[in-house]
Amino acid sequence: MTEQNTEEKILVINPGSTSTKIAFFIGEDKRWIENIAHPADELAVFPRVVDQLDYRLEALRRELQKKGLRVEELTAIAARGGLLKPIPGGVYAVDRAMLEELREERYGRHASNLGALLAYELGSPHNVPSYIVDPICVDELEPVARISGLPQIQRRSVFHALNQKRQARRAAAELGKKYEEVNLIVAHLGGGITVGAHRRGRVVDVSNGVDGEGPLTPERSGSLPAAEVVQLAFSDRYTREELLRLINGRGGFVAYLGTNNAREVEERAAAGDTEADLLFAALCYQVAREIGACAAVLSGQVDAVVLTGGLAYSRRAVEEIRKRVEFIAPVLVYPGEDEMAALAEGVLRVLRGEEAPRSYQEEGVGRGEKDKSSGD
Ligand SMILES: Nc1ncnc2c1ncn2[C@@H]1O[C@H](COP(=O)(O)OP(=O)(O)O)[C@@H](O)[C@H]1O
Ligand SMILES: CCCC(=O)OP(=O)(O)O
Repeated sequence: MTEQNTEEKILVINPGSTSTKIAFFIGEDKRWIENIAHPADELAVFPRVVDQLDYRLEALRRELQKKGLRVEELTAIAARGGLLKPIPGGVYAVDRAMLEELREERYGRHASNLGALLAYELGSPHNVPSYIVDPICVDELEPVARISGLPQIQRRSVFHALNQKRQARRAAAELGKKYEEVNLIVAHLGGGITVGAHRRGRVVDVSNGVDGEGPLTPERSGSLPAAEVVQLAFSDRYTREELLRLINGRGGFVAYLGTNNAREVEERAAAGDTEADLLFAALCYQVAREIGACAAVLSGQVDAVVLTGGLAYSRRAVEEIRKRVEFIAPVLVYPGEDEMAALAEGVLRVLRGEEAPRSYQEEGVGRGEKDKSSGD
């Protein structure tokens, strides 16, 4: 066993679409967490997500000053990683190639793209190293999973890698095994939903959470009949941006019911709203169907099905999914997510020599396509 240094001081930065969460850890101990809100009218002036960098940086610096935390005291900064070239899971040192690609939004637009940029701007003047951990572009797909059905379109892996891998490690530990020794199906059920087939530590297939795949979600359409989408695209009813926004941001519950709050939908259903009831049931049905698909990917050799994310707090959602999938494997429920702890833990593994940091620049040639347009 390596002797553990409990004095590592880690700042965690997790940018979301309307806020930037920051937390300070000493070792595994979370000393504080803050949610810096970014009101919609303040964000509205920035044409692209990356244009928010200086604005968010200033807000972050103000918060650190309030907390009396000086950057030069830090051992490292851990940031949520965004849309980059497809790379295996792990902890990546922030490097020049990564920063350049994020600045030009080369692989798409998502708030998490700001994580590495913010960390670098804060840390580099003080020689504090920055890392990203299991970014949303983690891609461990097998070749067969990349095929879409049209050579012009390649499937790519974009999912809640950070939370899925953390909860998968937790499930493996509960089963008395290592992550690399088990097969798991993990469903992250939040504002976005992704369902992944984890084969011995690698996510060999997953429903892409931003390009319109998988189940409908509180605010995303999930997969749609392609020919109907083409009809909509050429109907003159929507601009390109509006249509992309329908798929990612204004789809799912938002499109049918005008809210992305699943708790509210569940309450409306319980109060007799039949449309809310049908939509809630449809979300659970589609998640179960995706879990079934992952069971086939894993040839039925599944040690557990894991339900996580905000919707895993809902008893109705858990029971509706469970009744359809418990024939596959035991269902483990880990509601919510703790991305801040997952980020800190990843960087601690590297600082303690338990895991080697990966180099983004040296990671193989990107297999993804350029200029993927996602919502944010
Ligand atoms: N107890 C609950 N019952 C039903 N839905 C819930 C509950 N708690 C959170 N949710 C829903 O989970 C979704 C948010 O998921 P979460 O993983 O917290 O966020 P995000 O994906 O935005 O990071 C929201 O639709 C929210 O209403
Ligand atoms: C599926 C990729 C990551 C993502 O969409 O995260 P959020 O659901 O938190 O926006």
